[in-house]
Amino acid sequence: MKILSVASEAYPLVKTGGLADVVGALPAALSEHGVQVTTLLPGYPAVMKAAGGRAVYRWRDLMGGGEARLLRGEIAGHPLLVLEAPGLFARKGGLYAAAAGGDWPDNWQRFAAFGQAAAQVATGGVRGLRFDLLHAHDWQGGMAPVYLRYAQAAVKSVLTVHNIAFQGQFGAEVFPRLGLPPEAWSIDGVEYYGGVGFLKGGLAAATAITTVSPTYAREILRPEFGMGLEGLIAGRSAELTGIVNGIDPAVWNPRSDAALCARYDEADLARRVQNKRAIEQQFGLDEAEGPLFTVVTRLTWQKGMDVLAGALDSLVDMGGRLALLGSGDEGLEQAFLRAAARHPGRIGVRIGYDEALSHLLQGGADAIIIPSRFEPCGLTQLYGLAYGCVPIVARVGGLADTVIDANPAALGAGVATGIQFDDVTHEGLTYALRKAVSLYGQPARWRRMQQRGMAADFSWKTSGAAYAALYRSLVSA
Ligand SMILES: Nc1ncnc2c1ncn2[C@@H]1O[C@H](COP(=O)(O)OP(=O)(O)O[C@H]2O[C@H](CO)[C@@H](O)[C@H](O)[C@H]2O)[C@@H](O)[C@H]1O
Repeated sequence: MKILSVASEAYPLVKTGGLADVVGALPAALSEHGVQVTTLLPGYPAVMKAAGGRAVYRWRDLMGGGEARLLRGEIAGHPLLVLEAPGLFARKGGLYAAAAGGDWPDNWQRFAAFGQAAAQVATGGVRGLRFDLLHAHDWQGGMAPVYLRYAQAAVKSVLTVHNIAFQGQFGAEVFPRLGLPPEAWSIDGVEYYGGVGFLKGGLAAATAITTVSPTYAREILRPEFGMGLEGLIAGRSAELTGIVNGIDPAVWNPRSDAALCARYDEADLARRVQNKRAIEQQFGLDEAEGPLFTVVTRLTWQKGMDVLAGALDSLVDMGGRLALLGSGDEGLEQAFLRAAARHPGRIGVRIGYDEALSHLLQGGADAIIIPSRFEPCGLTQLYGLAYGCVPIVARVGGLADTVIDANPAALGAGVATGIQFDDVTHEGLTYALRKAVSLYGQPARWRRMQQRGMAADFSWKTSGAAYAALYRSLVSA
C-alpha cells in the first residue's frame, strides 16, 4: 500500500515542534507493516537541500503563487517529494511568520497551493506516482482532503489533528481565489465563522480523522478543548480515532545518544550524574542535593508556562533547581529570565531552540515538568520516560494516557512512572512539585519509577500497526 503523507514539517529536515517528530517517524513505523509512506513537504530552504534537481512535474502558476516544480528526494532513507515554489516557500524567517513576528500574509495561498498540489499528486496527476491514500497533518495539510473532495476523487484521505489550537483561519475574501466550487462555501464545506477554515474544511472533507491520543480524541468533543470545532467533530465521531504517538528509538535512546556526555541504561542510572554536571555547568547552576527539574518547550499558554513561572519561588524554596530551554511568548521569556536573575545558581534559563541540548536535559535532569492546559499527545514526557527523567504532568490528553501516576496503589505495586496533577493552577502544580521532592528523597522509590518508565514500550510498534489497520480499512471499504 502506498500513502502520501502531506505535512509542513518532518524531522530531520524541518522542525518547529512535535508535528515534525511524528511525520518524520511515520515512514519507518509503517514500512514494517507493508506500507510505503512518501512524505510531501513545502520547499522551504532547509528542505530544498534534500531535494534532487530533476523535476517530475511543473506548474506554470500554482494558485497565483508563481512557478512551481515537484522534486523527488529522500528523507531518512524513505521517499520524499518536495513542492518547490520559490514565490511561496523560499524566504528567510520562520515557516509561518516573519522573523519580526506576525504571520506571513500569504499563508492562505501558500498552504492552499500546497494542498491543491498534494491532491493532484495523490490522484495520479503526476506520471509515475500512484497512491492508495492521502494522509494530511494539521491545518497546513488540511486543504488536501478538501481539494480531493471537490474533485470527487476516488482517493480516500485521513486528517490527523496534532493541535486543534492552530486552525488556519482566513478572511472570506480568499475564498474566490481557492479554485473551489461555490458549494464549498457552506457550513458543511470550508466556511467557518464567516471566513475560511483550512482545518475545519479538512475535518469536514477527510474520510477519517485521527488525533494523537485516545484521551484527546474524547476531549475535543467538548467546548473546553474543541476550540469551536467540537460540534463538527462530534458529528464525525464515528470516523474519529485516537492513536498515541510513538518515539523514534533511532533518535531518542539513552544507550546510544551522541548528544549525551554519558550514555546509560536502566541498570546503570548512576552514569546520568555526568550529564547532570554538564547541565549544571551550561546553565550556571550550583551542585546541590535536591532534584534538578527541567523544561523543554514552546513558552506558551497551552504549555501552562505562566503557571510555572509563578511557581518558581516555591520550587526553589522546596530545594529544587530548574534548567529551562524554550522560546515563545516574549512576556514568558522575560518572566523566566527574571526568575533566573532572582535565583542565581538555582534557576538557569536558555531562550532558544537547541535539539542537542534538549537531549542532554532529558539525559541528566531528574524530572521534566509539563503543566499543559491541553496536550494532544505530548512527546517530551515520552522522551523523559525513555531517559529516566521522571515526568510531572497535568492529567490531560496524551499526558494522561502515557504516564502512570505515583498514587499509593501504583507506588505499592511498583508500577508508577511519573506524577500527574489535576488543576493547572499554582496550587495544583506546587502540590505535584512537593510530591516530586518527597519521592526524590526516597531513592529506591525514585529509581524504581525511573526504571519502570525506561522499560515501558513507547516505540511505534503498536501505533504503527494501528495506522496501518486504519489505512487498510479505508482503502478496502
Ligand atoms: N526550545 C527547544 N529546543 C529544542 N527542542 C524543543 C524546544 N522546544 C520544544 N522542543 C521539541 O519540540 C517537540 C515538542 O513536541 P510536543 O509533542 O511536546 O509539542 P508540540 O506542541 O510542538 O506538538 C503538537 O504535536 C505533537 C505531535 O503530535 C503532539 O505530541 C503535541 O501534543 C502537540 O501539541 C519535542 O521534540 C521537544 O523536544
